[in-house]
Amino acid sequence: MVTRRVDLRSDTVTKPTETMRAAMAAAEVDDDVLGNDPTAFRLEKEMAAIAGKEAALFVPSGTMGNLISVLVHCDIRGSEVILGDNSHIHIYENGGIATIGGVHPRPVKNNPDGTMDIDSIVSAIRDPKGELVYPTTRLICLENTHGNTGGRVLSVEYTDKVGEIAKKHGLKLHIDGARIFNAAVALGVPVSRLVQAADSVSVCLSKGLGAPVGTVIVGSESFIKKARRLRKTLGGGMRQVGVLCAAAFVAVQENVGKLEADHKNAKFLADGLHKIKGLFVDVASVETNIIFIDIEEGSKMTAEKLCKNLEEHGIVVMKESSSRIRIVLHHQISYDDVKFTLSCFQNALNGVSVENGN
Ligand SMILES: Cc1ncc(COP(=O)(O)O)c(C=O)c1O
Ligand SMILES: C[C@@H](O)[C@H](N)C(=O)O
Repeated sequence: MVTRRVDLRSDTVTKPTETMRAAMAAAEVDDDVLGNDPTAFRLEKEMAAIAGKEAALFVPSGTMGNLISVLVHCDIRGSEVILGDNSHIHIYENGGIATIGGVHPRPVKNNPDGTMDIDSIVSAIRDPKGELVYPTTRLICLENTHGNTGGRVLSVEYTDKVGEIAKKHGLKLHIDGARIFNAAVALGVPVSRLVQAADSVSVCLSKGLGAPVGTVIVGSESFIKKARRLRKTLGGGMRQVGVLCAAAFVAVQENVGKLEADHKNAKFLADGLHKIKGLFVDVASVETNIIFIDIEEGSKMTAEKLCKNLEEHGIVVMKESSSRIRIVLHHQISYDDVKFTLSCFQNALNGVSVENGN
């Protein structure tokens, strides 16, 4: 019988802390559509300052944050956005930029480190001479950290370089910064420096920072004004949203400092898993809180079966493919949980059940 549960599916699974719940209960609120909910205003002001941008806007999800940002930048019919072929916007957001926004995606190959080759980005920019037949490139999107390559960190230098290209070609730069705080902590730089070249950033507070709900878009005053209107169009205008913003504010205050521990736990766990016969982990590529674990070729074990066996031991992970599983660390996973997880893996891999194993 499972007596302990360690949820490693994602950093989106965290539960609000007691401090967050208390802040939610005590939140000063008002109608954020008719005016400004005071707590939303306070959070937006704080996030704009952290990101070094003029303004900010609270939205319900990272998906809506990216969708609004792309649609504001690409508000003319026939617009095209250059983005990673392995990016969240391209893979996990139901093609919203096209189906809702009519924006044409121009995918460029993501490298294993989450970047796109600079030359490939430049080659993907449409030649204005071909405007009769081509879509018009208006935006470049980066993702930092990059989820589908294992939480890889894009450097300040790379981001600045892409920003220079965008500026040179009259384009805008958006960063899907769902885990931008993880990237900043891993690099040891302020978020404001890391996103300096970006015209907009979508920052999830509901991932590693542990807020129950919410993302904040940051950018110029004029960008945020357009984003606010589009948020209403998409049904994202919320009334007494301060209840949610209060928890998000606590998350920013209390949990940024815990991200480094998540990264250390990830590294320790990755190293331990790599030592287990039958598993492969590219430990060097574990830069933040995400680990991909590959089942060695020829093994009779499948990712599906391993996930099931692990769950019988109380360890919950996400299947990435038939031979790959994903683990994501967050502030509610302790070092002791990590050691417990490691202790369960060998038995789960060997198919030893909890009853027999204990
Ligand atoms: C890189 C990245 N961007 C955007 C999102 C979307 O955030 P949400 O789930 O809040 O829509 C996620 C995950 O959920 C993500 O991992
Ligand atoms: C799967 C994806 O949508 C989610 N952002 C996660 O990383 O868990």
